[in-house]
Amino acid sequence: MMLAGAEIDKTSVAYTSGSSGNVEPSVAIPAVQGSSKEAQVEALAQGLAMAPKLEPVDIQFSNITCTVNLGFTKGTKQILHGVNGRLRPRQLIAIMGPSGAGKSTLLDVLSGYRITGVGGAVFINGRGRIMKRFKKMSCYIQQDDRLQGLLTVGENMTLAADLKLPTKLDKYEKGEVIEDILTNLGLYEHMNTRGAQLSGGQRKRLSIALELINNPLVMFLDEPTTGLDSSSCTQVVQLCRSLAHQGRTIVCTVHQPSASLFALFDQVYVLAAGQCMYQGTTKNLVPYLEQSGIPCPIYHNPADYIIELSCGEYGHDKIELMSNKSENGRSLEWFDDSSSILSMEALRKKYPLSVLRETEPTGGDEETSQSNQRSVLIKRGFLKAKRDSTMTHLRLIVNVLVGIMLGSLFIEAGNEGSRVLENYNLLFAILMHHMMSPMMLTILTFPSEMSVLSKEHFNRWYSLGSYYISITLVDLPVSIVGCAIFSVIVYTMSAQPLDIVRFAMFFAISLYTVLVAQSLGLMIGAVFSVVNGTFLGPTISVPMMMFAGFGVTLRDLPNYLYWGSYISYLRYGLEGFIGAIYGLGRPVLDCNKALYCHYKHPRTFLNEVAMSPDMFWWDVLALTAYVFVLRIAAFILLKWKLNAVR
Ligand SMILES: Nc1ncnc2c1ncn2[C@@H]1O[C@H](COP(=O)(O)OP(=O)(O)OP(=O)(O)O)[C@@H](O)[C@H]1O
Repeated sequence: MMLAGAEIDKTSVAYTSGSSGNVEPSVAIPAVQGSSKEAQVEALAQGLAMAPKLEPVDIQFSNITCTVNLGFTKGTKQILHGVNGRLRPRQLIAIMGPSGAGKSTLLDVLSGYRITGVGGAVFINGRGRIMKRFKKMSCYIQQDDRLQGLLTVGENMTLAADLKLPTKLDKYEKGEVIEDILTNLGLYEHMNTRGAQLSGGQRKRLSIALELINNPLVMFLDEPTTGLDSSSCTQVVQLCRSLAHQGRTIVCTVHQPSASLFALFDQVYVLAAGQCMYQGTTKNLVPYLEQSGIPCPIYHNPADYIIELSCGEYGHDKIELMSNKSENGRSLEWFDDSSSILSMEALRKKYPLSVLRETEPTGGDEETSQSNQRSVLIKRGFLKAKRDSTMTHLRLIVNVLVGIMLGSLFIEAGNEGSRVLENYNLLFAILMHHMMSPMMLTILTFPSEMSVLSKEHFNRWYSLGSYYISITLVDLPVSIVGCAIFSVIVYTMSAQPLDIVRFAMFFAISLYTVLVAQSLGLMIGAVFSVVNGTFLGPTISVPMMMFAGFGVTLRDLPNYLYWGSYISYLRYGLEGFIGAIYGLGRPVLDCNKALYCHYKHPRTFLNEVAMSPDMFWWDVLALTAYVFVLRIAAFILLKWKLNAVR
């Protein structure tokens, strides 16, 4: 398939992973000549080479209700009031209605995204919907384009193909699928453009392209035209129309389409205040209004008129009237061939159970194995880290600068008997650094990942477990390198004992503290927004510091607060540091800078701060347990959060 009016030299495009981990086309992307918008729209109408192979899907929904909880004392609110409807195959269907009518909610329910507070039934080809099977044949593209902005169009597509197409396909076969989709969606010439640099219309088309990779039979799109100019709107709707006519059922919510855009839809479903106003073909809307006694004024866009009616601009009795006339979506009268629309029984006969065998979900929820998901996600993670070089460099630079700063402030404090308390302060300051930077970084960055995760996970790109393992592994090298650089700088500048075992102990405690802080950040970031997390993170850190045994020693902690020292991971960190620096039978310290050194004998100091140097392995054990417990807790919270938003 070639873009109309465009000349593309289609030397075979194969997608390879470069040695740097970049996912790049193995041939240069040729320039497109004469690619006008009209030509692209025309091209979009021609359809993909990859038409669905399975039987089209006829969806019926009956008595759908949706109730949300407004909070403790505010009770509940019903958004959808027992609506019914029929979404016919090979049709582009618009769900229309005024703002707040419940369009997105209905789409959420029909796609299976919303599960809480939902009543009623959805039937697929005459049989009750089995969610696992339905998710395999459908996709949901939400209003905000949840794309990987750091990756190019080609990379986004290649990674999606690696996650969604069978692993037995080689890169050339996957490349063919990608090429077909991108060419048809007018994105071929933007192959090397990063997601963040695409225009609104292109972003929307890329969102559709990504979901088209595994060729779904049913597509739900929430407001695909919002924020686009009229030409881009037409492109997107024209594209949906051609995809629908290839054998897919495509349902979009739209706000207030222009007359020409409205005419591109085959079927319309109008909602007002959670009730159905009209269901039928686009061209039957005008006769429907006429027969209802509320004819559309001449030269008035019928789409605008029915929205005005649904808003109650012509009286609330009209809403009642239309809801009754459409039987809240039960009436099929306004479909073109209403008499030939198959009943549920007829549909079951047409699609006998044996046909369903082909769509029988096997194995896990996702298309590829867990190990493939992990390796693709790890590749994507490293690619993103490389692209987001500012963040990666910033993390390393911060470690270098803070290391130099602390090293200069406490220069050569480590081997001097008169500066033991200073050195103690340094060890605590190091813990603060290892606690705050990774925790705050995770709290600030993770919530922005959530929307992409939610979309990709819902559309079965990968399991949450694979995602979680991949983000843990991808972050580890930068954390280790940053922590190692910091440790070397601060350890040598502050003249701690030059002993490889002590340094290894010091580094191990530092890294563990970083990992615990990161896990805590992940727990907070998974559940709370950036604003709430930014408040909560430092607030939780205060008791951690209070009970670390610094300032108020563990000996002086009141009995009724002693439990706090067991839950403060900084206590284990500080005790571990003390063990590394002053344990292992450290000999008497130099006393060159003062006449009297009170802490010349490390034992005196250890006694005074009430810390035992022999606890090092217990401290390591406690920090290991902390990392595991917090990581598992963060995973459970993440899973809960993904379901709670539904
Ligand atoms: N989780 C929720 N809690 C409380 N109210 C909700 C919730 N979700 C939706 N609503 C309310 O339900 C109504 C319908 O919302 P919905 O987003 O489905 O409307 P819409 O027709 O898609 O509107 P728009 O076109 O403006 O996006 C709105 O009044 C909205 O405030």
